[in-house]
Amino acid sequence: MATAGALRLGHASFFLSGHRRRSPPPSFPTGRKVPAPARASAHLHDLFVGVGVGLPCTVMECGDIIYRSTLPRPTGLTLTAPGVALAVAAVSYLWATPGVAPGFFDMFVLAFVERFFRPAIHKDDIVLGKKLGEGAFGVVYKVSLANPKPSIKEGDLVLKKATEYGAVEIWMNERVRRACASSCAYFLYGFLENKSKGKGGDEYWLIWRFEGEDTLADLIQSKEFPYNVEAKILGEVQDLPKGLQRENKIIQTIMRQLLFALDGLHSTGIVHRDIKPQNVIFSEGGNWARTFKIIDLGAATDLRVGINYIPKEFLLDPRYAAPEQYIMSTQTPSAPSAPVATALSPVLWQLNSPDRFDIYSLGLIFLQMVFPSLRSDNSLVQFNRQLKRCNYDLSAWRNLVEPRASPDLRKGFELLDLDGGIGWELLTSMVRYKARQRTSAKAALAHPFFKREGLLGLSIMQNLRLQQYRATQKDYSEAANWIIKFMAKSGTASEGGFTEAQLQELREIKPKKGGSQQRNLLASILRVQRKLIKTLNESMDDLNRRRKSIWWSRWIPREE
Ligand SMILES: Nc1ncnc2c1ncn2[C@@H]1O[C@H](COP(=O)(O)OP(=O)(O)OP(=O)(O)O)[C@@H](O)[C@H]1O
Repeated sequence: MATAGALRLGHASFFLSGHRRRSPPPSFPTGRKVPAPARASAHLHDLFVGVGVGLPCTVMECGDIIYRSTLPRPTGLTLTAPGVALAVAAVSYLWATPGVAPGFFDMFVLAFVERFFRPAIHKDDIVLGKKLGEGAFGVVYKVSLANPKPSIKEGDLVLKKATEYGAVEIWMNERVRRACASSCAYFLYGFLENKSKGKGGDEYWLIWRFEGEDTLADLIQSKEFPYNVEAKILGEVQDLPKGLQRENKIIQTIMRQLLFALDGLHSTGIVHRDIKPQNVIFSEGGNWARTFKIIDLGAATDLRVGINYIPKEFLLDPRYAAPEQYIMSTQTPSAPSAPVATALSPVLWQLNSPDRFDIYSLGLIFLQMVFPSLRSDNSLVQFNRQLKRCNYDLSAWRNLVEPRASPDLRKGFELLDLDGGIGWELLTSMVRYKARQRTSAKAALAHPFFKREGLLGLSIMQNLRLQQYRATQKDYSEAANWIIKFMAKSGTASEGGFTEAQLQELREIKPKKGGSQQRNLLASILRVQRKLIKTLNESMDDLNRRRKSIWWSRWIPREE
């Protein structure tokens, strides 16, 4: 007992020692000299209290504890306005897309736990069926399990034997399954099959649930499109005569499903980079899951940790690729190491808007759904050339082709012009030259194109939402450029401001003594901005110089 008590006292003394000088024993008030006999008795007292610990109280400073009731009460956590602001800013940063905090949780908790519980599939479990496709980097088969496993829902499966990028694809699929399973085909398992020497390199085996027979590419090539999709996605054939309204509703539903799937991927920091009708599959699975899903994550990049940042750029499908080709600025050419990429990911995401690459591709799919004459490869390639000549301005393209449009093309424009042209507005906000000016998947989902109630045009609320949408879609970097240009243009002796040459000088030099306040302020801002970008780029380059291993592929199970 004595020991426990003394230990407790000892522990408390550690915390309270900060108050020692301010709070002497009450019998010896502050300022008064303590007489020698009293000091001796105090020592004796300390020694008595210290019994059981082995050290006298002169060492333990037990006096503090004994008289702790006289100390000011600890106030605990004190809330201050700057403290709260800092905490809010930190939390917002950690949760901003692509999500540093959820990323840590996913990687160190969810992924870890999942590894123990996911049902393993072995090579011998698989019975090969018909070949579904063969790309440059793998072969895809419909397969089944030799012995059904209770943990795996019955039904056909899909197996991809991937030679290259298989590891990346396993990583992406596992991330997607944990973060937004409904966006993509359901991934079951992936492993590395170590082939014996002489039989070629390693092969990654990836297994998904078989979602269905039809890709969007198959469906839009049919003359019946979009009616061939109607019953699949709406559950029944609409009670409407064939025509624009009915087609519009079907296309709206497909677009909503695809935007929803993309929003899921983007919210977790994954950019697909190969969105095209061939990589969209209609999932027949169950009544609740009859929806379009995304497949083929081999070219995807995980910007939370910087995986697959550049490798497949050269493989992007030119028919659907956005004009920027690179999803990240070429000033940040390759991904930093995982911890740095994770820490910087919200900044890089905001600076580069990498998700808008997929939005452009989806915009082209939207175009193909609306204009039957753009559904063939050749016509799409030709459209891309025309659009490039129009500086990627869809309105300019429309002005170019509309006067001599075929009935097919005219019908497409009519469909987009329904309800005050909200379809056209959504399309033009997706297909734009500058990534930053394109809408995000989330913003597009809130577009009134998807919220029509009946066919009587927009309600007041929908109109308000449209105004709000337009306001949020403005590219405010343009405003900043405008101010700088304005300052440059107004730089005459009579009007003040800066000339272009002066601005250039400000970008390069430091604020100087005797310079005008306006000049020095701007020079400082530009300097901070320069420093920030330089530090960011340098830290990345520095980390990249060290050879990066594909650390994350270590967790992929091996089948010898
Ligand atoms: N989960 C799935 N359910 C049903 N079919 C699928 C599934 N995954 C893939 N497929 C079919 O397999 C085909 C090839 O798949 P995928 O695009 O992933 O392979 P790939 O080797 O990357 O092909 P490519 O290089 O041509 O893009 C798809 O077009 C689709 O028909």
